[in-house]
Amino acid sequence: MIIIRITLGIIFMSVTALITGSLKAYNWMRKDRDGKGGTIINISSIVALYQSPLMPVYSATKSAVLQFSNCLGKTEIFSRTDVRVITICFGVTDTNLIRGRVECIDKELEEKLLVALQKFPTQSIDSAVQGLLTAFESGTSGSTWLITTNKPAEDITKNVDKAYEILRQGVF
Ligand SMILES: NC(=O)C1=CN([C@@H]2O[C@H](COP(=O)(O)OP(=O)(O)OC[C@H]3O[C@@H](n4cnc5c(N)ncnc54)[C@H](O)[C@@H]3O)[C@@H](O)[C@H]2O)C=CC1
Ligand SMILES: CCCCCC(=O)CC\C=C/C=C/C=C/[C@@H](O)[C@@H](O)CCCC(=O)O
Repeated sequence: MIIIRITLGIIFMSVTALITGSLKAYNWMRKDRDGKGGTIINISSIVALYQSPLMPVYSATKSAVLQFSNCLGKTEIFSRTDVRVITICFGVTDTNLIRGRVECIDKELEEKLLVALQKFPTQSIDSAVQGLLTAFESGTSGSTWLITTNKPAEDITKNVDKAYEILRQGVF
Protein backbone atom coordinates (compact mmCIF):
# COMPACT_ATOMS: atom_id res chain seq x y z
CA MET A 1 0.00 0.00 0.00
CA ILE A 2 1.27 3.48 -0.86
CA ILE A 3 0.66 4.86 2.62
CA ILE A 4 2.79 2.15 4.20
CA ARG A 5 5.65 3.00 1.84
CA ILE A 6 5.31 6.73 2.59
CA THR A 7 4.99 6.09 6.32
CA LEU A 8 8.04 3.83 6.46
CA GLY A 9 9.94 6.41 4.42
CA ILE A 10 9.16 9.32 6.72
CA ILE A 11 9.95 7.25 9.82
CA PHE A 12 13.22 6.08 8.31
CA MET A 13 14.23 9.62 7.31
CA SER A 14 13.02 11.57 10.33
CA VAL A 15 13.69 9.06 13.09
CA THR A 16 15.99 6.16 12.15
CA ALA A 17 18.43 8.20 10.08
CA LEU A 18 18.34 11.15 12.46
CA ILE A 19 19.00 9.02 15.55
CA THR A 20 21.73 6.86 13.97
CA GLY A 21 23.36 9.94 12.45
CA SER A 22 23.19 11.85 15.72
CA LEU A 23 24.70 8.94 17.67
CA LYS A 24 27.50 8.53 15.11
CA ALA A 25 28.36 12.23 15.43
CA TYR A 26 27.92 12.07 19.18
CA ASN A 27 30.33 9.18 19.65
CA TRP A 28 32.83 10.83 17.33
CA MET A 29 32.71 14.18 19.14
CA ARG A 30 32.36 13.16 22.78
CA LYS A 31 35.27 14.42 24.88
CA ASP A 32 35.21 11.42 27.20
CA ARG A 33 36.13 9.27 24.18
CA ASP A 34 39.00 11.49 22.93
CA GLY A 35 36.68 13.72 20.90
CA LYS A 36 36.77 17.51 20.82
CA GLY A 37 33.14 18.14 21.84
CA GLY A 38 30.73 19.84 19.46
CA THR A 39 27.09 20.61 18.66
CA ILE A 40 24.25 18.60 17.16
CA ILE A 41 21.23 20.56 15.90
CA ASN A 42 18.17 18.40 15.16
CA ILE A 43 15.13 19.67 13.28
CA SER A 44 11.74 18.97 14.76
CA SER A 45 8.61 20.97 13.98
CA ILE A 46 5.76 22.89 15.53
CA VAL A 47 3.72 19.72 15.05
CA ALA A 48 5.69 18.27 18.00
CA LEU A 49 4.24 21.01 20.22
CA TYR A 50 0.56 20.29 19.73
CA GLN A 51 -1.66 17.33 18.84
CA SER A 52 -3.30 17.44 15.41
CA PRO A 53 -5.05 14.68 13.41
CA LEU A 54 -3.66 15.99 10.11
CA MET A 55 -0.35 14.10 10.00
CA PRO A 56 -0.18 11.53 12.80
CA VAL A 57 2.90 9.87 11.33
CA TYR A 58 4.87 13.03 10.61
CA SER A 59 3.84 14.47 13.99
CA ALA A 60 5.01 11.30 15.75
CA THR A 61 8.40 11.49 14.04
CA LYS A 62 8.88 15.14 15.03
CA SER A 63 7.91 14.37 18.63
CA ALA A 64 10.48 11.57 18.58
CA VAL A 65 13.11 14.03 17.36
CA LEU A 66 12.24 16.44 20.18
CA GLN A 67 12.33 13.81 22.91
CA PHE A 68 15.48 12.07 21.64
CA SER A 69 17.41 15.35 21.26
CA ASN A 70 16.26 16.82 24.59
CA CYS A 71 17.23 13.60 26.41
CA LEU A 72 20.59 13.22 24.65
CA GLY A 73 21.38 16.84 25.48
CA LYS A 74 20.62 16.59 29.20
CA THR A 75 23.23 18.14 31.52
CA GLU A 76 24.07 14.78 33.09
CA ILE A 77 25.44 13.65 29.71
CA PHE A 78 26.64 17.01 28.38
CA SER A 79 28.85 17.56 31.45
CA ARG A 80 30.77 14.37 30.60
CA THR A 81 30.88 14.64 26.80
CA ASP A 82 30.76 18.37 25.90
CA VAL A 83 28.46 17.48 22.99
CA ARG A 84 25.68 20.07 22.96
CA VAL A 85 22.32 18.97 21.49
CA ILE A 86 19.82 21.61 20.35
CA THR A 87 16.34 21.03 18.93
CA ILE A 88 14.65 23.41 16.51
CA CYS A 89 10.86 23.47 16.06
CA PHE A 90 10.30 25.20 12.76
CA GLY A 91 6.93 26.59 11.75
CA VAL A 92 5.77 26.41 8.15
CA THR A 93 8.75 27.48 6.05
CA ASP A 94 8.75 28.34 2.36
CA THR A 95 10.63 25.32 1.02
CA ASN A 96 9.88 22.59 -1.50
CA LEU A 97 8.46 20.43 1.29
CA ILE A 98 5.30 22.49 1.48
CA ARG A 99 5.15 23.20 -2.23
CA GLY A 100 4.92 19.59 -3.30
CA ARG A 101 1.91 17.33 -2.80
CA VAL A 102 1.71 16.18 0.82
CA GLU A 103 0.09 12.74 0.93
CA CYS A 104 -1.85 12.14 4.13
CA ILE A 105 -3.36 8.93 5.40
CA ASP A 106 -6.62 9.76 3.61
CA LYS A 107 -8.02 12.30 1.17
CA GLU A 108 -10.12 14.07 3.77
CA LEU A 109 -7.04 14.83 5.88
CA GLU A 110 -5.06 15.80 2.79
CA GLU A 111 -7.65 18.46 1.94
CA LYS A 112 -7.63 19.76 5.51
CA LEU A 113 -3.83 19.88 5.53
CA LEU A 114 -3.75 21.88 2.31
CA VAL A 115 -6.09 24.43 3.89
CA ALA A 116 -4.00 24.49 7.07
CA LEU A 117 -0.76 24.98 5.19
CA GLN A 118 -2.31 27.84 3.20
CA LYS A 119 -3.81 29.43 6.32
CA PHE A 120 -0.77 29.11 8.56
CA PRO A 121 1.69 32.02 8.07
CA THR A 122 4.72 30.84 6.10
CA GLN A 123 8.13 32.11 7.15
CA SER A 124 10.99 32.75 4.75
CA ILE A 125 14.00 30.48 4.54
CA ASP A 126 16.22 33.44 5.52
CA SER A 127 14.25 33.96 8.70
CA ALA A 128 14.41 30.25 9.51
CA VAL A 129 18.17 30.19 8.97
CA GLN A 130 18.65 33.37 11.04
CA GLY A 131 16.74 31.72 13.85
CA LEU A 132 18.84 28.58 13.62
CA LEU A 133 22.02 30.66 13.86
CA THR A 134 20.66 32.37 16.99
CA ALA A 135 19.96 28.98 18.54
CA PHE A 136 23.45 27.79 17.60
CA GLU A 137 25.04 30.90 19.14
CA SER A 138 22.96 30.98 22.34
CA GLY A 139 21.42 27.56 22.87
CA THR A 140 22.38 25.46 25.87
CA SER A 141 22.54 21.69 25.58
CA GLY A 142 19.08 20.11 25.72
CA SER A 143 17.37 23.37 24.71
CA THR A 144 14.41 23.64 22.35
CA TRP A 145 13.89 26.63 20.05
CA LEU A 146 10.71 27.78 18.33
CA ILE A 147 11.42 29.42 14.97
CA THR A 148 8.23 30.40 13.19
CA THR A 149 6.29 33.17 11.36
CA ASN A 150 9.38 35.28 10.64
CA LYS A 151 9.75 36.04 14.35
CA PRO A 152 13.09 35.91 16.20
CA ALA A 153 14.03 32.48 17.53
CA GLU A 154 12.47 31.81 20.94
CA ASP A 155 14.02 29.50 23.54
CA ILE A 156 11.00 27.43 24.67
CA THR A 157 12.96 25.01 26.85
CA LYS A 158 11.07 26.13 29.96
CA ASN A 159 7.72 25.41 28.24
CA VAL A 160 8.87 21.91 27.28
CA ASP A 161 10.12 21.28 30.83
CA LYS A 162 6.80 22.46 32.30
CA ALA A 163 4.87 20.23 29.88
CA TYR A 164 6.87 17.18 30.95
CA GLU A 165 6.43 18.15 34.63
CA ILE A 166 2.66 17.84 34.03
CA LEU A 167 2.98 14.61 32.03
CA ARG A 168 5.10 12.94 34.72
CA GLN A 169 2.50 13.55 37.44
CA GLY A 170 1.59 10.21 38.98
CA VAL A 171 4.47 8.41 37.25
CA PHE A 172 6.93 8.31 40.15
N1 LIG B 1 9.33 23.36 5.41
C1 LIG B 1 8.64 23.38 6.55
O1 LIG B 1 7.56 23.99 6.66
C2 LIG B 1 9.18 22.67 7.74
C3 LIG B 1 10.21 21.74 7.61
N2 LIG B 1 10.64 21.09 8.73
C4 LIG B 1 11.69 20.08 8.62
O2 LIG B 1 12.86 20.66 8.07
C5 LIG B 1 13.65 19.62 7.49
C6 LIG B 1 14.07 20.06 6.10
O3 LIG B 1 12.86 20.19 5.37
P1 LIG B 1 12.76 21.22 4.16
O4 LIG B 1 14.06 21.90 3.92
O5 LIG B 1 11.55 22.06 4.41
O6 LIG B 1 12.43 20.20 2.99
P2 LIG B 1 12.89 20.18 1.47
O7 LIG B 1 12.09 19.08 0.85
O8 LIG B 1 12.81 21.56 0.89
O9 LIG B 1 14.43 19.79 1.52
C7 LIG B 1 14.81 18.50 1.90
C8 LIG B 1 16.19 18.24 1.29
O10 LIG B 1 16.62 16.97 1.72
C9 LIG B 1 17.12 16.26 0.59
N3 LIG B 1 16.97 14.82 0.84
C10 LIG B 1 15.84 14.09 0.77
N4 LIG B 1 16.10 12.81 1.05
C11 LIG B 1 17.43 12.74 1.34
C12 LIG B 1 18.31 11.68 1.72
N5 LIG B 1 17.86 10.42 1.84
N6 LIG B 1 19.61 11.96 1.91
C13 LIG B 1 20.06 13.23 1.78
N7 LIG B 1 19.29 14.27 1.43
C14 LIG B 1 17.98 14.01 1.21
C15 LIG B 1 16.28 16.74 -0.57
O11 LIG B 1 16.99 16.54 -1.79
C16 LIG B 1 16.13 18.22 -0.23
O12 LIG B 1 17.21 18.97 -0.74
C17 LIG B 1 12.77 18.36 7.50
O13 LIG B 1 13.15 17.54 8.58
C18 LIG B 1 11.36 18.93 7.74
O14 LIG B 1 10.51 18.00 8.39
C19 LIG B 1 10.11 21.31 9.98
C20 LIG B 1 9.10 22.21 10.12
C21 LIG B 1 8.58 22.98 9.04
C1 LIG C 1 -0.20 22.98 9.68
C2 LIG C 1 0.93 22.00 9.75
C3 LIG C 1 2.24 22.67 10.05
C4 LIG C 1 3.36 21.74 9.70
C5 LIG C 1 4.73 22.38 9.85
C6 LIG C 1 5.69 21.43 9.20
O1 LIG C 1 6.36 20.65 9.85
C7 LIG C 1 5.68 21.39 7.72
C8 LIG C 1 5.24 20.04 7.31
C9 LIG C 1 4.89 20.10 5.87
C10 LIG C 1 4.74 19.00 5.23
C11 LIG C 1 4.82 17.71 5.89
C12 LIG C 1 4.83 16.62 5.10
C13 LIG C 1 4.77 15.29 5.70
C14 LIG C 1 4.62 14.26 4.87
C15 LIG C 1 4.46 12.84 5.36
O2 LIG C 1 4.44 12.74 6.75
C16 LIG C 1 3.14 12.26 4.90
O3 LIG C 1 3.11 12.34 3.49
C17 LIG C 1 3.07 10.79 5.38
C18 LIG C 1 1.78 10.26 5.86
C19 LIG C 1 0.88 11.21 6.59
C20 LIG C 1 1.32 11.45 8.01
O4 LIG C 1 2.44 12.01 8.16
O5 LIG C 1 0.58 11.10 8.95
